[in-house]
Amino acid sequence: MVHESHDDDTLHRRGLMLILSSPSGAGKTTIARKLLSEDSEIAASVSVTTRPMREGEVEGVDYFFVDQAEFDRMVEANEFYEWAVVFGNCYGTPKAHIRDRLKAGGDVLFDIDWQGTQQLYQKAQADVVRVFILPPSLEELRRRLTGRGTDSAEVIAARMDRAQAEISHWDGYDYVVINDDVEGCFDKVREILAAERMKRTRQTGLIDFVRGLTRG
Ligand SMILES: Nc1ncnc2c1ncn2[C@@H]1O[C@H](COP(=O)(O)OP(=O)(O)OP(=O)(O)O)[C@@H](O)[C@H]1O
Ligand SMILES: Nc1nc2c(ncn2[C@@H]2O[C@H](COP(=O)(O)O)[C@@H](O)[C@H]2O)c(=O)[nH]1
Repeated sequence: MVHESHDDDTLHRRGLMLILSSPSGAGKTTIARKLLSEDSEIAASVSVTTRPMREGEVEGVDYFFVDQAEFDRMVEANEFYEWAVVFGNCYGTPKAHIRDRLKAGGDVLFDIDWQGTQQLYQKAQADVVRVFILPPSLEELRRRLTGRGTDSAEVIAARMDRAQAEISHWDGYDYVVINDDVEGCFDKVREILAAERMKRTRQTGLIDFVRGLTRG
């Protein structure tokens, strides 16, 4: 539940920004969807992209799909927290809704690459939790990209070519989880989220609560 007010409960906390990144095909979208369906306290940041829509994707759920002119307009109008070019397409995190949700104590989940992670971290360090998902091997990564059946052989080759460069950014993350099996990986991400939610610095009303306990 997202808390709308701080009047009725001393132990509310600020929302956090959970970033999931990985080389393409390692499984972050799979983990993200599972988390969103099982945890009502976290909502997705829906990115804007110039990439063509894949079969099965839904406008406003997976992405907001726009043309290059509209993306450029949004950049000019400062409507993104961060944006980057990934695999030749533009992707950006729109500001709309995110700030309000965090203020109300709701968490936000970001499926973005390492460039976006660095930009968000520079803007909101204390609120950001960075998780990097690795495939168990490069062979398995190729199998997943092929098995997904959404990309041409050319696109898959480009994603495989870029995988090692992306993996080289692993040390820019707070946590690294190997996605060997979906359930095991999901459990680890959920445990990270549970612990991060309990951090002393996120519990905005804790200082008053402790004062109450120690008074007199
Ligand atoms: N642990 C796993 N074992 C086997 N297959 C998996 C596992 N995790 C995900 N997959 C499958 O691998 C494929 C790629 O997963 P997914 O689309 O979640 O990757 P992604 O990291 O979000 O990729 P992209 O960055 O391109 O969006 C999907 O078909 C998914 O079902
Ligand atoms: N910096 C950003 N990266 C983003 C954003 N939205 C998605 N992404 C990353 O792009 C690649 C490719 O995604 P795909 O859906 O086309 O396969 C992947 O690494 C995403 O994490 C964003 O807003 N900013």
